[in-house]
Amino acid sequence: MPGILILDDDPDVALAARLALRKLAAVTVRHSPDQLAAALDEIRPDVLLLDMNFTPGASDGAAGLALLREVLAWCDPPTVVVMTAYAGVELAVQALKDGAVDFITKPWANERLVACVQAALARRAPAPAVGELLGDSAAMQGLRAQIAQVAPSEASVLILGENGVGKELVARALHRASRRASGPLLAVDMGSLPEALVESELFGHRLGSFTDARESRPGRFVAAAGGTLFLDEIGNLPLASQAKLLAALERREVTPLGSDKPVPVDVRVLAATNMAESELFDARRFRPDLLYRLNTVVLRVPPLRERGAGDIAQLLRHYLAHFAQGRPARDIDAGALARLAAYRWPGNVRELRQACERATLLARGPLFTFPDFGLVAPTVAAPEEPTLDLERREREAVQAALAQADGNISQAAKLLGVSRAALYRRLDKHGL
Ligand SMILES: Nc1ncnc2c1ncn2[C@@H]1O[C@H](COP(=O)(O)OP(=O)(O)OP(=O)(O)O)[C@@H](O)[C@H]1O
Repeated sequence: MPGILILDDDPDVALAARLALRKLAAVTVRHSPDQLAAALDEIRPDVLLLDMNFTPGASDGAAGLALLREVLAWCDPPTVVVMTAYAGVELAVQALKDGAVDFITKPWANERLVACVQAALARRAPAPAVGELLGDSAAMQGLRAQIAQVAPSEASVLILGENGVGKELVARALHRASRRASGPLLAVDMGSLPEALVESELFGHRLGSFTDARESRPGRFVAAAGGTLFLDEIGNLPLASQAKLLAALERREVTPLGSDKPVPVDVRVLAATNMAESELFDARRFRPDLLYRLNTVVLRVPPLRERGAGDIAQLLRHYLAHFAQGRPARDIDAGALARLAAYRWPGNVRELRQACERATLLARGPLFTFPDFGLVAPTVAAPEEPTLDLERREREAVQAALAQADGNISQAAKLLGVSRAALYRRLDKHGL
C-alpha cells in the first residue's frame, strides 16, 4: 500500500488530513521538523504533505521551503504537496518552483485534498535524474532535438504517447529549456480530477461560488503565472469545460467561478495524452478548435519496445544503479538481458523502473536473473484449477485488463471499473 507522511505542527489540521486520506494510503503523522528525517527513512512515503510554518506567528514559509529542499535532496524522494494559507499564494508558487508538485490552501475541501494527493500518488516523483531523458536510439535522439528546437518558443505543445513513456519528463525538459525556466512548472492531471472540480481547479473560484467553496482560491492558470502549465491526460477534460479552456487560451485571461472579473494570465500551455490520435480527433470527445489550439507542435514519445535493446539496457543500468543507492549494483545475467530486451514493456519506462526497484529489493544471487524483475513473460500458461485466492485473482484481473488495453492505463482502469489512481495503487501493490 502506498504511504503518505503528513508533517504539520497543528494536531487538528494533521488529524483532519489523516482522516480524509486514510482510504488512499497508509498515513503517518509527524508534528515536528526534527522528526522528518527519521520518518522518511523509516516509512519511505510516496507523498509528503508538508506544512510551511513551524514557529508560532511565522507565516513566511521559510522553514517549509528549507525542509522542501532537504527532502528533495534525498535519494528517491517522495512527491511533495505543500500546505499554505490562502494569503500564501506567492509562497506556494515558490514551493512549486523549488520542486513541490502541488499545493493545497487551508482550509481545504476534503474532495480537493483527496484529488490533489491522489494525483501526487499517481505521479510519484521521478528518479533524481529527473529530466534526463535517457536513450540513445534514433527515436530518442530525434525527440531530444525536437525538444531543443521548440522549447524556446511560446508554442503550445501536445505530447502524445502511451502510459509511462516519459511524457511528463518531456514536458519538464521543454520547460527547463524555455524562457520561462525560472517560473513555475505546474502540472494538472485531468485524469484524477473529479469532473465537478475541473473548472475551479483551472480557473479558480470566489468564496461561496459553490457549496464547497469555503475560501477563495486562485486557479492553476493564475498560480503558474510566468511559467508553464502542463495539462496531463487532456483527453479526460469534460466536453463542457473544453470551451472554457479554449476561451482562456485565446483571450489569455480566466474568469474565476463566482466572479465576473476576468484575470489576465501569462502561461505557456503544454498538454499530454495517451489517447490514440484517432480517438483524440473524434469531435464527439474533443473539440477540434481546442485541439488545433493545443497542437501547434506535436511531439510523439515512442513506446519503449520500439526503442531497441540499447535503450532498454541503458535504462536498466540507470535504474538498477539508482535503486542500489550507492552500493555497487549487480550485473544482469546475459540470458536475462536478452529476455528483458525482448519483453514488450506494456507499462513502458515506468514499468521498467518498478521492475528494477523490485529486483533490487528481492534478488539474492550474484547476478540479476529474469525472474528477479517479476515480469510476466508472454507465454501461454498451462490451464490451472480456478483459484479462490482474492489477491491472486485481483493480480490476474489487472494483468488481463492491461493486456486487453495494450498497456493503456485509462482503458484498463475502465475495464476494471476503477479509477486510474486506484489502478496505479494495484499495479504498485502487485509489483506489476
Ligand atoms: N527516457 C527516460 N529516461 C529516464 N527515465 C524515464 C524516461 N522516460 C520515462 N522515465 C521515467 O519513467 C517514469 C514515467 O515517466 P512519465 O511520468 O514522464 O511518463 P508519462 O508518459 O507522463 O506517464 P502517464 O501517461 O502515465 O502520465 C518516471 O519515473 C520517469 O522518470
